[in-house]
Amino acid sequence: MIYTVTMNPSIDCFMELSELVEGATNRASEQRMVPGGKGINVSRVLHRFDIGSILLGFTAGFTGAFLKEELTAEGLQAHFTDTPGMTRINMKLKTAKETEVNGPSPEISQDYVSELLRKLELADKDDLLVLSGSLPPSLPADTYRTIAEKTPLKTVVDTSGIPLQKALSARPYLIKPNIDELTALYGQESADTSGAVLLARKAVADGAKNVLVSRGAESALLVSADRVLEAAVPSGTIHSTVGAGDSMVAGFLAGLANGHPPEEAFRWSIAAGSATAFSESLCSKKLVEELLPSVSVNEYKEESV
Ligand SMILES: Nc1ncnc2c1ncn2[C@@H]1O[C@H](COP(=O)(O)OP(=O)(O)OP(=O)(O)O)[C@@H](O)[C@H]1O
Ligand SMILES: O=P(O)(O)OC[C@@]1(O)O[C@H](CO)[C@@H](O)[C@@H]1O
Repeated sequence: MIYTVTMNPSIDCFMELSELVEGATNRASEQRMVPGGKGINVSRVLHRFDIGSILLGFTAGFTGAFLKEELTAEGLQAHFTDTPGMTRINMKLKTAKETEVNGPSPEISQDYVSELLRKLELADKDDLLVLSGSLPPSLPADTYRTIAEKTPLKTVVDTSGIPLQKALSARPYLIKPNIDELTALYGQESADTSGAVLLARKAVADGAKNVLVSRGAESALLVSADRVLEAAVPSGTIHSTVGAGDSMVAGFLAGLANGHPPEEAFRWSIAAGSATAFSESLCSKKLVEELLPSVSVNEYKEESV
């Protein structure tokens, strides 16, 4: 079983408008509200691949109730813990560009993390744990590390900044930084492909078993102690990149769950990320399957590192 943890979920409110004028009343032509938060997106994509997961994390208020209702109606196992406050609303504004305004998290006390750990005691040692998204600011920055260390489960961590840096020492099976998150982790402004490989290798040296680096339309890398793989990303028309990174995590896990080796799971990951970027919402299995043949993975040339 796969457990996804979304400590700071959201309702994602997508609005389309011709332009966004600061300081004016802007009117949207389209509006759509969907469950959001990185772990939730991973579970929703896994479900499209017919892979079950248990969704953990914290929900609050009527927005939290909406989230649980929607996810349950979709056939997902939403086992969230209710907390005081209100699950946030994240605005996703689509003009010619994508602008996001993510709401603040409710205050979550340490007691709720203890309750989450109790729920994880029911997991089997062969289960997989996905810890995704921002941490509520009321929790310590090492919360993911603490959770990863307290469970015997293979762990995937998809977060950024200090929570990511701290999680490395818990030796996660996989981390999935985008290029900005990876460079920020090591205090750099930017990195080209060889720079990204160097930084991903540092993350491996610091504890990650596999580092899946997304670089938007440019390429993606899968770096582990013994090899570096590079994949070209399919080209297509972008509708919304919200959840593209989460779809990569889900695609990778779906590939593994279907018995494929990591290099093939990497292809699934790119196909799922791009399928989401080319869709209005999260990817369909059909589009992922259509894109798969166009994703090629190669060993990264060592001499150019
Ligand atoms: N312009 C693009 N063309 C094709 N695929 C894309 C494009 N942008 C993103 N993708 C797909 O989405 C994946 C994730 O993209 P990105 O590097 O932006 O990750 P991210 O920042 O984690 O995403 P998110 O927006 O979910 O936070 C890429 O590896 C690729 O498969
Ligand atoms: O604020 P966080 O936790 O970093 O990111 C939350 C979020 O932007 O990430 C998902 C896409 O990856 C969205 O569904 C959600 O709104």
